[in-house]
Amino acid sequence: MPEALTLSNLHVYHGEICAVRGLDITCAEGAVTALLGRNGAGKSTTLSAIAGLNDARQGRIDLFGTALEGRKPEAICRLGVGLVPQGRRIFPSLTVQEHLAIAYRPPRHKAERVFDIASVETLFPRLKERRRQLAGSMSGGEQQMLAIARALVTNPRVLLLDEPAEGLAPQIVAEVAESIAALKAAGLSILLVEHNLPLALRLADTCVVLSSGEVVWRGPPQVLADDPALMAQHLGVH
Ligand SMILES: Nc1ncnc2c1ncn2[C@@H]1O[C@H](COP(=O)(O)OP(=O)(O)OP(=O)(O)O)[C@@H](O)[C@H]1O
Repeated sequence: MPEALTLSNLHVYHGEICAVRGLDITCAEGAVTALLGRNGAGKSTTLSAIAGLNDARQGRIDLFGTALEGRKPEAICRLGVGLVPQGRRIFPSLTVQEHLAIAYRPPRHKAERVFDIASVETLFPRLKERRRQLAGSMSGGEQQMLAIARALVTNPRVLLLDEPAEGLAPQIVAEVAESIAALKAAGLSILLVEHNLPLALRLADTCVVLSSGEVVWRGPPQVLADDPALMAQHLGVH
């Protein structure tokens, strides 16, 4: 499979703190790559750097061969990176429809699939029912669906998902997981950060485990799931 996203020797700092040190990660086109690790391992910092919200101090970020590092977040979004941030970051006083209309961008690349308001409403029927509802009055699960839909209507070539299951009831986690599986089946390239390991292992084609800003393991989800010592050491699972 061709490479959708490549991080090469990526270093990212918060002030003087080096949060990501020398990452080399490749995300294959059409695959789900799960970025795993304990709290503070550097997962969100990595996604923020790809989206241009944190500057890469050193290294390269390539989207289908186009260098992203040093570009502004809007430019990175236009080039085809969609971020679903941790905590959703929806606007409470805007309706569902307003979120989607503001975010919508037709694809600028030759797209196999086009996400518009109608297609994300098909993916998330609850959003269709709540078109005119203020986002602040929706449940956490509905807000998460909106955050994913908002990123999708920018027609990304790579979708970055930062803890999409965080704080959601099991039934809603199952619905969100189904939607992510549908996006994967549609061929979207996804980089997924998720603490819910059963979910991440089920969706992922490949896993990358971070510790203190460095890659400590990479490989297929089944190999990780079958290695309790590895899970305990780097993911705190016993
Ligand atoms: N805005 C910030 N200012 C200073 N340090 C930060 C900031 N954001 C993150 N850090 C530090 O950078 C390191 C990596 O944090 P990051 O949020 O990327 O980890 P994470 O793996 O996403 O953790 P979590 O699973 O808890 O979300 C941590 O040591 C964290 O304290």
